[in-house]
Amino acid sequence: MATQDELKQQAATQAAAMVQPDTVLGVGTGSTVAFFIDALGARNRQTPLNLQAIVTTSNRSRQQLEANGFTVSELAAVDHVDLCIDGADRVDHDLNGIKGGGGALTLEKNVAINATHNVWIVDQSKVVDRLGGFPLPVEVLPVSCEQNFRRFDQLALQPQYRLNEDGSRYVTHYGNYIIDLAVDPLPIPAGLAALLDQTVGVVEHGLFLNMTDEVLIATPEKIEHWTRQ
Ligand SMILES: O=C(CO)[C@H](O)[C@H](O)COP(=O)(O)O
Repeated sequence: MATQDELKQQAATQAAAMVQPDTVLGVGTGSTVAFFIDALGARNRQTPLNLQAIVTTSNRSRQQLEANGFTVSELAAVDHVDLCIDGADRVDHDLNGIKGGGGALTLEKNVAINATHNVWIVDQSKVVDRLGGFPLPVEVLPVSCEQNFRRFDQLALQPQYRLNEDGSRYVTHYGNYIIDLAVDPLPIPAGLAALLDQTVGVVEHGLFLNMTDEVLIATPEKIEHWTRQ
């Protein structure tokens, strides 16, 4: 029986084969994406892909891409992204997901929304009938974080500040905090997404609805390939 890491690697390797030469590539964050970056690096060393540009969503992925010989650009420096490959924390059968377990949700959503084609790579443990079972990250501005924390509490969303191992508050790439919400399961994802979108002081949230075009799901038997209808 394949381990979870072997399943992640299988999905990642298949995604690396989807990258077309001479294109602009977006690369996400996480352990599954880490397998993707290594697979892409190996492919590129064998036959150079001559990518126009690569943008990524975290310093971690940037360092790994650079270690694999790629030059990484800022999102603002490219005029389009052809394909974005990213992981996900949960995905439902409508190809909606929760992302941001690694705290990179704001840049992940910005790259995804600007990509012509989005592909998520996951192992079967990420698939759910209804979104939930994973803390929903909400990136908030420090200036109004306490007010928003109380608002989420009043809405019974069980807010928790994300913390570092030493107990200090986790600070995002953009100097903000993350409040994780307990949604298990989430009855109306679009309703909560709309509420968060309209909340002043919320920078971004981890509900990625109608955003991905394809999901590669590694199971012990095969890699399932879901596409948006
Ligand atoms: O959204 C993300 C990071 O913010 C990741 O894509 C998500 O957490 C999946 O990670 P992994 O592949 O390690 O399970």
